[in-house]
Amino acid sequence: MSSTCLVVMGVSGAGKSTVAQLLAHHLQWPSAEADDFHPEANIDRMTAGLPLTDDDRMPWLRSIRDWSARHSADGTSTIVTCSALKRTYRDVLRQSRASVRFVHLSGTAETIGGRLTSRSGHFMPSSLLHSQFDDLEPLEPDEDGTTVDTANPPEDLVRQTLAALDLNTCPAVR
Ligand SMILES: Nc1ncnc2c1ncn2[C@@H]1O[C@H](COP(=O)(O)OP(=O)(O)OP(=O)(O)O)[C@@H](O)[C@H]1O
Ligand SMILES: O=C(O)[C@H](O)[C@@H](O)[C@H](O)[C@H](O)CO
Repeated sequence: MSSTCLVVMGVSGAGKSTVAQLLAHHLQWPSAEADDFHPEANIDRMTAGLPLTDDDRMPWLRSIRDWSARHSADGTSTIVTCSALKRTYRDVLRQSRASVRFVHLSGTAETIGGRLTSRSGHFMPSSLLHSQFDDLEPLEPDEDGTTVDTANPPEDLVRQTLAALDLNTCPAVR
């Protein structure tokens, strides 16, 4: 049975959790937050204002990949938020047995920075946003996915994503 893993990607504060929650509701697919897969050391590092390195991120990406692969084993499609900033990171996620597709929530540092500054109760400091943009490698034409402008309201982003990825016809969509 074929299954999909839809990865909602983008820099910190791009709106991944907000949009993924709505997508999961529409598609009725199990969802996960990439932040829940970070080892404590990664959270401590970011809380201290230090960007993660490739070495910090690789085991984390593999555990997200394994989560989607486990669901895929019985044909269950999934949604996961994950910054997935670099193509090599997306390559790790694509090693899942699911068909891995991406929606990139793209936006300017001004828009996203403003949201981070007014967000409270989250470990990620807004001072790390510039390092997230430094690492960001947008989806390339040969990667399965779509890019939407996060300046739009979340419900519009969901509609655009479902249409662009042809998921409106998915039997689970209500
Ligand atoms: N499309 C949107 N329009 C306006 N505000 C938004 C939109 N999407 C998210 N927000 C707000 O921006 C803030 C960041 O959103 P959210 O936590 O979903 O981002 P995130 O990408 O999951 O962040 P992180 O990677 O740091 O966990 C929240 O306060 C959220 O309410
Ligand atoms: O790749 C990364 O640097 C991390 O995934 C970060 O993006 C954070 O985990 C997240 O954005 C904080 O909420």
